[in-house]
Amino acid sequence: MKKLGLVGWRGMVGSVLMERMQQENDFAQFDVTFFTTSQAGQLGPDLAGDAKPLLSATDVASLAQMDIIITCQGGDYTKSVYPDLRGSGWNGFWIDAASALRMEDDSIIVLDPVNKDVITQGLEHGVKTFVGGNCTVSLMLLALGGLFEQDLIEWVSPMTYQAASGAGARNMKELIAQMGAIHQSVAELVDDPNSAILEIDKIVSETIAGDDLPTSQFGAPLAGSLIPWIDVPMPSGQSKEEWKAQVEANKILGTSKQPIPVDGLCVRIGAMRCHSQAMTIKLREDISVEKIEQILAQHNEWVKVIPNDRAQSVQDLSPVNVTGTLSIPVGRIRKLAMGPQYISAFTVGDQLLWGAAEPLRRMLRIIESH
Ligand SMILES: NC(=O)C1=CN([C@@H]2O[C@H](COP(=O)(O)OP(=O)(O)OC[C@H]3O[C@@H](n4cnc5c(N)ncnc54)[C@H](OP(=O)(O)O)[C@@H]3O)[C@@H](O)[C@H]2O)C=CC1
Ligand SMILES: N[C@@H](CC(=O)OP(=O)(O)O)C(=O)O
Repeated sequence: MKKLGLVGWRGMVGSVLMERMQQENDFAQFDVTFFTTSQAGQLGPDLAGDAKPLLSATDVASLAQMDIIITCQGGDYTKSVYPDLRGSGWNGFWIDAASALRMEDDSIIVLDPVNKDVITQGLEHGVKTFVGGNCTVSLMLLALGGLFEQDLIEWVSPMTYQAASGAGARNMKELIAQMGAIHQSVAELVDDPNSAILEIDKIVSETIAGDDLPTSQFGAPLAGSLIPWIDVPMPSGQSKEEWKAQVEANKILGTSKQPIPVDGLCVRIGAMRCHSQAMTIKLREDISVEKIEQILAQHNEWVKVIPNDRAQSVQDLSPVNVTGTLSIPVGRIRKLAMGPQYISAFTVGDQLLWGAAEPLRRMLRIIESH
């Protein structure tokens, strides 16, 4: 049985990973040790009546005992520990949720329904570092996997609607607090059937713009509003989140030498944990919508093509119905006025499941069975 070390297991991404590993009985396949950056010596999770003390996640000697380490602790942790661990001669498998090592030459970005061949070749060539992709990138590739696989996409412009969870647990709480503050400011007027909507709107606008609205995490109001910038600026004028789309998608697809352009704007909205994306796609040839839907539906078992119908779109392409599931609905597929090779598509995905934890969990199983 391989020795597996888990770091970052009690954070938001880590907790979703733990939940999925329990559902899929993954823990039974490994000899598991839990690490922590802040609670060394305290008892770890009790998986089967065998809770053991947590080891320090910064102790390279303890980490080096593991065959596989999976971390959801974040990029700063990776940057502080990984070089020393590899420097010590450790040649185990490192599986990481953070972006720090994604674009390194000796790492592979994992999304096995899309790049199982790249992963398998990597394992055969001795690659030992596997990193989960950016959430929007992974969710887009699962939705459009069929078209990418058949090299039918000339370029794609994803315009995103990203949930609060992508910014972290504290941000999710801040969004809820903002919603609460807004409601509180007009609760009585909302309940009064005779109240004037413009009066309500005025108070709500003042509350959203006011100094008392909690904004310490996002730095701006999100409830009743949106934030058209995610992550730091890049010299290209893109935000870093936007920059990741093309470089990561092409690395996953193995097309970095002749990259497919993937570029659009990333926007934070007041959803909880599902990212949505509206995509404009230029196809390499004129293909019927029916054929496109067929190609998409056949690619993987999680993608679900939703007909371009009002009621079904409202029902199935909604974060409300996707949250907490591995389903990747894609719909609103139609030809655009720009010409027969231009189509639209809209997709939704849980950014903590397929967007973060699930590719890592599956990578663990691939290593175990290799
Ligand atoms: N959020 C996201 O959508 C995505 C995040 N990622 C990556 O994963 C990393 C971790 O993200 P995320 O899970 O959101 O981070 P969290 O802030 O939820 O957790 C990170 C760590 O904080 C420590 N911690 C301190 N106090 C608490 C507490 N009260 N409850 C739980 N944990 C606590 C834990 O470490 P310890 O036990 O050692 O104290 C935990 O592992 C990110 O930095 C990013 O690199 C990747 C894809 C998506
Ligand atoms: N940046 C993403 C979440 C995330 O953690 O992305 P990455 O894994 O690329 O750092 C968001 O805000 O929605």
